[in-house]
Amino acid sequence: MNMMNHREQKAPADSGRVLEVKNITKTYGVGDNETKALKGITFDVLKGEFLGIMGPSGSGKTTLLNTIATMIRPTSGKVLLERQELGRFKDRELADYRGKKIGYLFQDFELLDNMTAKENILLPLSLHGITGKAAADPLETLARQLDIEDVLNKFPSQMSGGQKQRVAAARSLIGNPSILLADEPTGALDTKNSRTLMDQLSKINQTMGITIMMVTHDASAASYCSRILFIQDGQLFHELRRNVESEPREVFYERIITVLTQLGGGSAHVL
Ligand SMILES: Nc1ncnc2c1ncn2[C@@H]1O[C@H](COP(=O)(O)OP(=O)(O)OP(=O)(O)O)[C@@H](O)[C@H]1O
Repeated sequence: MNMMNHREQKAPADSGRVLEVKNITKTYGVGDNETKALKGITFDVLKGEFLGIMGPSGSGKTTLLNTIATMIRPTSGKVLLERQELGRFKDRELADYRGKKIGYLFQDFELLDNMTAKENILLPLSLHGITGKAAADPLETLARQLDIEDVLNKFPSQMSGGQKQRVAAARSLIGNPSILLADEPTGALDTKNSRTLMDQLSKINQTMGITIMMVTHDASAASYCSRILFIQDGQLFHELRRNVESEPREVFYERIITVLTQLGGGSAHVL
């Protein structure tokens, strides 16, 4: 069963496409060990969208996200970020481009233990030689938006899981990336901290216009999105769209659960 309506994937001709994913495939291994993780996936992401990626375990979600993050090279197909084809960059150029254009938020925070929250957040800027007011201003804004002003001088071992993830979110956003990629950002958080993080990311998406693409198993986290792509067995299976201004999150959540039931994956966490 494939519920995907291919006409739904097309972006309006005049829209600002941040990301274009064109027929990407990814095969791991060879012979008996071969796994076709992605079997030809095509979609666009528009500026300011909050896109969710859902699907059963092993369906290819992380492979898709990491291909876009340029951590994995696709077997075939193209990824364009702001109309630049990522596959054309040489390794060093690619690392530089990725550092400037892509923010990445991991499930398990990935903070450096020997640095304070502030030092962790500022690291992507200091690597590009950005210091002084140009660093202090976005730090202050993000610390306020993510409610981490009180922990800026603490080390990761002195912070709660929720605080660590909000610090990691600030670090992923400090360089004002073209797109924020998030892989199960609420996966290690309890319900209350998940909701806090999602409320904050959603506000940052709406007020700062940051484009977000988030892989999640959690229907509650996904209900903050403006669009969700469902993947099954390495292919697009279905798409849901939400008008964030007119459709309450609770109603969208029920629609997500209906698709997940058909897909046979995901978890219905407390809304
Ligand atoms: N490095 C790798 N080498 C070989 N096979 C891999 C590798 N990474 C992933 N796979 C396989 O590719 C398929 C897709 O994996 P992927 O991690 O993208 O799925 P996923 O949807 O993110 O799963 P989950 O929800 O469990 O994290 C799986 O069958 C997996 O076993």
